[in-house]
Amino acid sequence: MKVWDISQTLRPGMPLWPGEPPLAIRRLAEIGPQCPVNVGALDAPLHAGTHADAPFHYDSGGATSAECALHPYLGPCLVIDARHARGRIELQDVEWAAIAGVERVLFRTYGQFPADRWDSDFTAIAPEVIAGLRQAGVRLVGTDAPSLDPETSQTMDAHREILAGDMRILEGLVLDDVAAGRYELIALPIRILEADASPVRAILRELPR
Ligand SMILES: Nc1ccccc1C(=O)C[C@H](N)C(=O)O
Ligand SMILES: [Zn+2]
Ligand SMILES: [Zn+2]
Repeated sequence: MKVWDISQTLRPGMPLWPGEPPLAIRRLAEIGPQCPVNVGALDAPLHAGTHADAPFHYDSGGATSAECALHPYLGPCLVIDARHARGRIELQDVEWAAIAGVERVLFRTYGQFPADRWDSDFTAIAPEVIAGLRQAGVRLVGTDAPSLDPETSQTMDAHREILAGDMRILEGLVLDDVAAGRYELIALPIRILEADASPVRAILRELPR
């Protein structure tokens, strides 16, 4: 069965949201005459790389990563090619007929994902699109951009629509090698106490035919 890894590699020096402290991997023990193992520690912002926002990120009373139910992150999904969208994915950028019966939608906005630089000019998603997806029965929205809302947003309109519909979010996906269409998504958040987001290992699998 074919599997697509749609995750970024967490690594020191990787592009992060402006102002976030750098990711570090510390070596706590190293194989040598006195030590049989290598052991490391990870220090990373919770929104580094490919991650799932928890509702607590945009709602102080919302569920944390440890509390989130997993079914939104697991099951059939539709990858939508939105490379033509400019600035924001708007209602007319989406082929709504294709969404019917789909619970998970992943948007591809990049021709080539900017793995080695931070892109402040990423393509956001209009709140009207999130509302339309919710009405169509979608439970999870994913994107290859680092956020649903523009980098400078203070109102977080798309996130607010997600909250209104109790939907879930994946950000920072890498969809370079993925054709538009239907797949099985597996992208489970880690159970982290009090976390507003969690890294995920996001993969797509061929749907059984
Ligand atoms: N680290 C931040 C600091 C300040 C404001 C936003 C962020 C984010 O990470 C945004 C994010 N990835 C999001 O969930 O939309
Ligand atoms: Zn995030
Ligand atoms: Zn977000």
